[in-house]
Amino acid sequence: MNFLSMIFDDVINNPLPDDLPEVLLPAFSRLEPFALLLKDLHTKGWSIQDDFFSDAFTDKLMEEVRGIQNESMLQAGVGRKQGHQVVLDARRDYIKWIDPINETRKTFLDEMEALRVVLNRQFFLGLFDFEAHFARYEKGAFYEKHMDAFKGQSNRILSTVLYLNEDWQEGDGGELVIYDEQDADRELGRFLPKKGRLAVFLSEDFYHEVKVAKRTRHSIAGWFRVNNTTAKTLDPDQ
Ligand SMILES: O=C(O)CCC(=O)C(=O)O
Ligand SMILES: [Fe+2]
Repeated sequence: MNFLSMIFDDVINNPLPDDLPEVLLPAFSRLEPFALLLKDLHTKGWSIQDDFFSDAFTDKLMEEVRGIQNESMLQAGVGRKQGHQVVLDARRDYIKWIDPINETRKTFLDEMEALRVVLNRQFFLGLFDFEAHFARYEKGAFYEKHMDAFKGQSNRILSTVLYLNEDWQEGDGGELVIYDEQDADRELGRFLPKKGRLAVFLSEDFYHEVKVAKRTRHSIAGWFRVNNTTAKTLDPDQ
């Protein structure tokens, strides 16, 4: 039983009205992946959807990340800003946080914002914001099995990964592996980082890993977060 299905058992018995997502998300070209995403999140806590964004838009995002040199990206470390350290045995990608500095990046953030609103309406998650970065895995790079958030220690609720790679083949490696929330040794599936594919999963529930990429692999990893700000501590971003 995942978090969503435990709390919102009744949603499953009330199928989505067909017109709801289109009304709320005019920019998402197709209804099907969107409706399936909501259904999967409710029943399983994770989902993989192809063609979530149009090819044309995904191409634009790819152009953005392609234009960024490794030198102006961060070599990703494990952990947040405090105690940030680069642990090369665990992770070897380059990242660049996404700000709305141009039309393409702004549109992406706006779309995910629209998704946040729908997720809150559908699941009452109280998601407060969305943060995301481009990621580049050069040939040989990987990210060992990990969890994006630990219960009660993070404000990351839902993880998202949008893949940008044209013509990614079986032999190119770089699969996302998702593990069973009950049995972290059991694989639920392996997914190639194909252009337009979106992976979404509950950040505190699913171990996952990125297998060694045999060619350069580009993606956008993002997190819907709750706001844990209290009177004593200001919630740090990123
Ligand atoms: O790129 C992927 O498939 C997953 C990346 C990931 O797990 C992360 O950035 O936390
Ligand atoms: Fe992750």
